[in-house]
Amino acid sequence: MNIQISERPEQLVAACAEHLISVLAESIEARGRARIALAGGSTPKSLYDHLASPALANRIDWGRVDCYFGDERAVPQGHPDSNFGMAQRHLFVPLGLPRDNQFPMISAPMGDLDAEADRYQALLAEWAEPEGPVFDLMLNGMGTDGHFASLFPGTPALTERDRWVVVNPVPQLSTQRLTLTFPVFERARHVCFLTAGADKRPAFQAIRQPDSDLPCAQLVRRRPTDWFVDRACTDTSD
Ligand SMILES: O=C1O[C@H](COP(=O)(O)O)[C@@H](O)[C@H](O)[C@H]1O
Repeated sequence: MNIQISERPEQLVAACAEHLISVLAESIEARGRARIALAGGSTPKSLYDHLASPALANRIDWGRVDCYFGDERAVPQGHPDSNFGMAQRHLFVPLGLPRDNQFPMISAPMGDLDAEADRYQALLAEWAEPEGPVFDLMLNGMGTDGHFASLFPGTPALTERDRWVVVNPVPQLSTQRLTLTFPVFERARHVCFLTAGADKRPAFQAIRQPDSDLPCAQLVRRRPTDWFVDRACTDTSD
């Protein structure tokens, strides 16, 4: 677990953006294209705004970046809660990212959730290795309950080993979500987390305990992860 602590929100976003640009540039250099799985929620908005700003937008050839999603809410693309909708407003439209480079989990119009999961699984299978898809970078947030993507504590998707995309019932939110599964996060070339705020501090402490079974803790024990966190999220011993 590689942790980079920033004192101020702008520094946090800048540090994560530099990491993302460097990983994507390296992937384009090595393989001609890069594949990223984006996160939703509130935290990445300012990261997306920063990446699309005139100062950074031309640092990489976004025409060679394919943007997928790590999870999605069970809402149409135009809904305010849609992870795709947020990325579209804050990253894709400002960058002028070609539609062919955008891979939303929910189609327009929205289909049945199981069918959407099957469609996304098939989309990944178009370029996956036999053992599964290998993303160059998977960007995540961490919820106050230690979830990432839509892998929430105690939910069935946590133990999924066969499928790469599932519909995950989330009883604590009285909803269902689409999410990529652990095998995909385990195989990615790079996995990073952008986490900010004092409300995330208890979870950030908890996931570093050796006996924690929170979803983020499970991933951290299985593979290297890069964490971009602010001072408010860390404790004084960090
Ligand atoms: O529900 C979600 O939450 C996580 C964490 O979001 P944050 O705004 O608290 O950082 C996010 O990564 C995920 O994509 C989203 O659907």
